[in-house]
Amino acid sequence: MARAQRTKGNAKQTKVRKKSDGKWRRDTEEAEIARLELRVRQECAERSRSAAKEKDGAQKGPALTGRLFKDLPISQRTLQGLEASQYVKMTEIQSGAIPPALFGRDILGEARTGSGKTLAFLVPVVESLYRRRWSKMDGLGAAIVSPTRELAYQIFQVLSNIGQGHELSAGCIVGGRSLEEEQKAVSEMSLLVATPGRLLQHLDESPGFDASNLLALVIDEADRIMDFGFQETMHHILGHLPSARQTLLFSATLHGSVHRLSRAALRAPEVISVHHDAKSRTPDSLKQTYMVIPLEKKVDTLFSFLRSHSQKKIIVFVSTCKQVRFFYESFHKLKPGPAVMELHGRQSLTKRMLVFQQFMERERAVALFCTDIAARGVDFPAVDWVVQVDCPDTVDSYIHRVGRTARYESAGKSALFLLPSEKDFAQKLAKARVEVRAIAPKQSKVFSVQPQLASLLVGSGEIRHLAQRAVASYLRSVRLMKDKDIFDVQAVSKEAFAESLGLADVPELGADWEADEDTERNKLKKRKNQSALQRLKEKIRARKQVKDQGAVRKEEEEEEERELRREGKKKVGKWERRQRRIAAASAASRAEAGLPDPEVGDEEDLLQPVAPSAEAPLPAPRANKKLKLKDGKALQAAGKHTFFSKDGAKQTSELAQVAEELTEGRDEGDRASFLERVARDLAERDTSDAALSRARIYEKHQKKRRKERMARGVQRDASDEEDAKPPAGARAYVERSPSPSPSPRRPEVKPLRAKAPVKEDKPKFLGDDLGDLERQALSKLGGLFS
Ligand SMILES: Nc1ncnc2c1ncn2[C@@H]1O[C@H](COP(=O)(O)OP(=O)(O)OP(=O)(O)O)[C@@H](O)[C@H]1O
Repeated sequence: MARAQRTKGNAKQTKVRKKSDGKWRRDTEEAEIARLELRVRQECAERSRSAAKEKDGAQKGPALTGRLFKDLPISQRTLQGLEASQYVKMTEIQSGAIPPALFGRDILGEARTGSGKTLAFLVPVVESLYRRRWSKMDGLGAAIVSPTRELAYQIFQVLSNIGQGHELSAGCIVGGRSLEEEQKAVSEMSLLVATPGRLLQHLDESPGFDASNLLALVIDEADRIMDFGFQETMHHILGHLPSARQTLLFSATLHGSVHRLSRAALRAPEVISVHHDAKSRTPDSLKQTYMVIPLEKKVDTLFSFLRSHSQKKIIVFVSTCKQVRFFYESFHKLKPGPAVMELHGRQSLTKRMLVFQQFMERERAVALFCTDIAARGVDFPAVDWVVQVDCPDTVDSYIHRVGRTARYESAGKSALFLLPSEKDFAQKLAKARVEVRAIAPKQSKVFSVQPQLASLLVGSGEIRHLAQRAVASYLRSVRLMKDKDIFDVQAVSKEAFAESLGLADVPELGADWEADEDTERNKLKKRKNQSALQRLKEKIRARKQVKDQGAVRKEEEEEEERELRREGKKKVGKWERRQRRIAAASAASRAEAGLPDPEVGDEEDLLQPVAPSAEAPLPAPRANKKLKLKDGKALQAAGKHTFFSKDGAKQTSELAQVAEELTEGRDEGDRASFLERVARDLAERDTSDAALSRARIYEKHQKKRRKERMARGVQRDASDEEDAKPPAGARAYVERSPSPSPSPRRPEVKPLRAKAPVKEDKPKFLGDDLGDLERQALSKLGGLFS
């Protein structure tokens, strides 16, 4: 009994202590926030600080300044996270961008690869949420958009490190996982790192996901986002977000389309351009070289290079994923020296993450064959060499590829293989302030791997097939390059190239290839006789054509069909072709989607220079329209109403697909009655379900919050008023005085933690009988008819 009383007494004491600890912590936090607010106003208000140019002489790192993170008006929690990750001094972009970003200004940041842009946006974003005492009840507070899954994952890792002391719920959402699983979790997140397609998918489809209070949006690698064809997606995302937000846009290169995005997304931004007046656009510690090598000698040169650098950590870029597959499989067998790995967009998300992690962890003696999927933002440690076996499509792509080495304080080297017809690319680099030195391989050291390849191909039908596809896909990639001053498919000797890969003959390229080649030849002849003005006009016309993508799309479809025929597969159906066309419309969506169905999409197309025309204005933000039916016909069902499937790939309206599937081999009467039924039901329930549900959940959160506060006897203060109103912008927030009122109790929060990638579901196909078909169609339409 006495013991029981003592226990009871202890429990009471613990409770009191916990309560007083909590109060003490809250008071300390309140006081810290008040101090930080004051300091931010005093120290960060000054405009146009621009990036700190002063370098710390003691540091060998080119990008470090003498400014310390601990001198910034940032919280102890963030400081501890930074220190734990060994971040003490700021780089130039950090010292330039963090203070105005802390103040709440929009930022347009440009700095070289590997210069520390990630922290330049993570620190202010985390601080902004902390100073606002953001909780999961407030909805989404900040979103960081990144072009690729790998980069999103990497940003999330840095966030987890520097944010370890904060009680913030944060998540990383990328395509290729089950949407349903994510839906519940995202509605409780305060901070999300996401790829654009996936973020839009949640904004469109997740009822509890509330971004109407968003404080800050970060667009990282903005140029890549635009190059991937995400501009429309970005514009729709912007349409979902409150305009009174802070936006931070970062890129290693700022070109035309990024400026268009920045005009749409930023308000009076602070432009922090660290290296734009530097002698070189690439890091000083990067030694860059190029070699002019005939196509048929590339494989030998690469093999010899790997043999002579067998202990190095190397990234090898090629144009297409079929080339990656070929190089990986053949070099895996021929063993040039370093271990070989492959990374490309046709791998599943799980596989990609695994390779990504393994290559990160390897310190030396490894060569990663990859497409441009690994070209931007990815921070592999200690890469010694970047080898570009195929010429990149643009100077910007070149800069991003070589930026995978010589990161932060480390040195690195790069080698670019140019065909004799591509020699002018070196001049383009020079004009763009990229210093590349010409070198040549010592012929005596070049090992001819062709005989080994030939015998390998004789023994392995699979590798022979890969070699054939590699030849075809490379030639196709050269033909589709926009810069015709550099890329000339006519100058390529197909026979010699095929032979160099160990093939006896040039693989079948299709009947239309010859016809297209004739056209190409004529075009080239014409170009030679043209004036500069005429050439410019041609260029503009060509760009417009690329924008239409019609020709490219047709070619891709035909090539895909030819390939299927060669492989003895049946002719693809209309629905499937349509899916491919839609998937091809956004190379980026595919990169994000993980391509669970190997027949849908082709990663190499993702890497084609399909950047939209520089003149094209951004489309107007989309209103959240619902798909409607009239007289049994789906309005806007021709692919205009776009949303995303489970695997993240863009799809047309599912109703349109269902209707289309029904037209194939279905009785007219059945179809008409089915559509009528669908029309009737939709007409009955034609309300904005998602919006309503979102509003309901938002209201529920607000109610719960108010209740909590009432229960604690907290008076309705200014911040409660704000809750009821549309969200205040970050700028307004940092400029107002800190509230003297006691803060509300912090609700239960999740620690920063990444969600493990989940294997995507297999696509489901419609059943055979109409009942089955209807049931599935109805469930596809969001359970409206249950
Ligand atoms: N202040 C710092 N102190 C020490 N290391 C830093 C600092 N800032 C960044 N780094 C390190 O420098 C490397 C490059 O940083 P980060 O990935 O942010 O560069 P980036 O500018 O985003 O590059 P990219 O344009 O290629 O994406 C990372 O390994 C990071 O940990």
